[in-house]
Amino acid sequence: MVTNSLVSLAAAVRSALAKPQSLSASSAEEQEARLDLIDLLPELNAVLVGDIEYLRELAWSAVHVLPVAAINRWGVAKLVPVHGDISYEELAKATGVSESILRRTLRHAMTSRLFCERNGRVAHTPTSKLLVENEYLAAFVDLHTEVAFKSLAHTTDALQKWPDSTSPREVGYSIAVGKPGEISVYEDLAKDPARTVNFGRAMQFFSSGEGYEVTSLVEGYPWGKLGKGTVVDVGGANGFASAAISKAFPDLKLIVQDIRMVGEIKVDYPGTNIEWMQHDYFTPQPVKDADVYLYRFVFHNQYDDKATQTLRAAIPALKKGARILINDEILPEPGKIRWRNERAVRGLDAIMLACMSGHERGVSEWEELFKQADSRYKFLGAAPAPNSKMWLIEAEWTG
Ligand SMILES: C[S@@+](CC[C@H](N)C(=O)[O-])C[C@H]1O[C@@H](n2cnc3c(N)ncnc32)[C@H](O)[C@@H]1O
Repeated sequence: MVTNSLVSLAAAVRSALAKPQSLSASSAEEQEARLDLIDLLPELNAVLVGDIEYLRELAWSAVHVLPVAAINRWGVAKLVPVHGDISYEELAKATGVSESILRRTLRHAMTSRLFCERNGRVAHTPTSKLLVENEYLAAFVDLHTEVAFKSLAHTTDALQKWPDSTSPREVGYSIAVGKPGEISVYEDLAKDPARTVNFGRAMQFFSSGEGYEVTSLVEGYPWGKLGKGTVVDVGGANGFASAAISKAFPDLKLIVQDIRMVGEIKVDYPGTNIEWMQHDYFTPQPVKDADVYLYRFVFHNQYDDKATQTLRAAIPALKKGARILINDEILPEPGKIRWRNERAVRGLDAIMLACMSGHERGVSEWEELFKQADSRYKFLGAAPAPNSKMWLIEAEWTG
């Protein structure tokens, strides 16, 4: 009986995959089924391989990031013709990597749908081609392999060396780059304008992912009520969130602030009303009397001592009734949301720990943060943005 169900299950999956377009969801019911399947398949895999094999695979799963990191570091994607192929020998010459290492690395990558071999030559797959066609995705891969992957590998060492540290320098990243305790990720990235630009693009890419779209921020907050008001986008990177708000609400004035406001990070968004300003959010906020101070994906970079410092630095600028609006994720209670979503937010929480001593927060922790910062902040609440994994967390300055 079990054998029969396995045989028919395998046949059903094979036949569905033979027509991949039939797997895209069109109705709400299909979308639910799609999300159910995304959660069920890893569970099914675990059951099929058994507990021992499951744990073995889990323990060594990071090994499959290595070829991705190498491809990124060696710039392989752009060297492989988009419509054609290239020999290992030519690719080795172009990258400066030995042919044998290159072949081993790429054949490993091929098991993850990156590149394929045609008559012994290397060609793109639809997945690897994305690294050439989408510079925002390429920037995301660069950030995650050159910053997060390295930091994660050194995090248990960092936690042993600096238990309970809240410093963004005392993390896996500083050990990974050979400057233990001496440099934070942002300090390191700021040294190189190209990495600064890349970081902005990586953030923009992250916010194009399912459930992270900036449209939920645009549609989920009553921006229209602010009329010709002013919104300060603190830690706004390359301003993509402000650009989306400004396009939808052209009467608003948006001011994008970031510590790394080197020339290159500024992007020209035609038809928007955006000003740019270099500002360190730990120092007093220079833009006084704005209506909303927006912090998107900023506070999860910080431990609570730094987060309260940031909230206090805003105070000199706040008029009575001004709002602090946070657009971030919320850490759920275990098992209360879809497995894939919980895994994503807990993964992000781990990246914050590894790279910056930051963390994701639950609703009560957000409320507590405002309380700790200043009793004149009135916590207005936290609510999920529409059709999103992101939340809107708001407080009012009561003066
Ligand atoms: C995780 S990114 C979020 C970017 C953007 N708000 C988004 O939604 O993707 C955090 C941003 O804070 C900026 N940042 C870091 N330290 C800062 C500081 N001390 N003052 C101002 N901005 C800072 C970084 O440069 C980065 O652009």
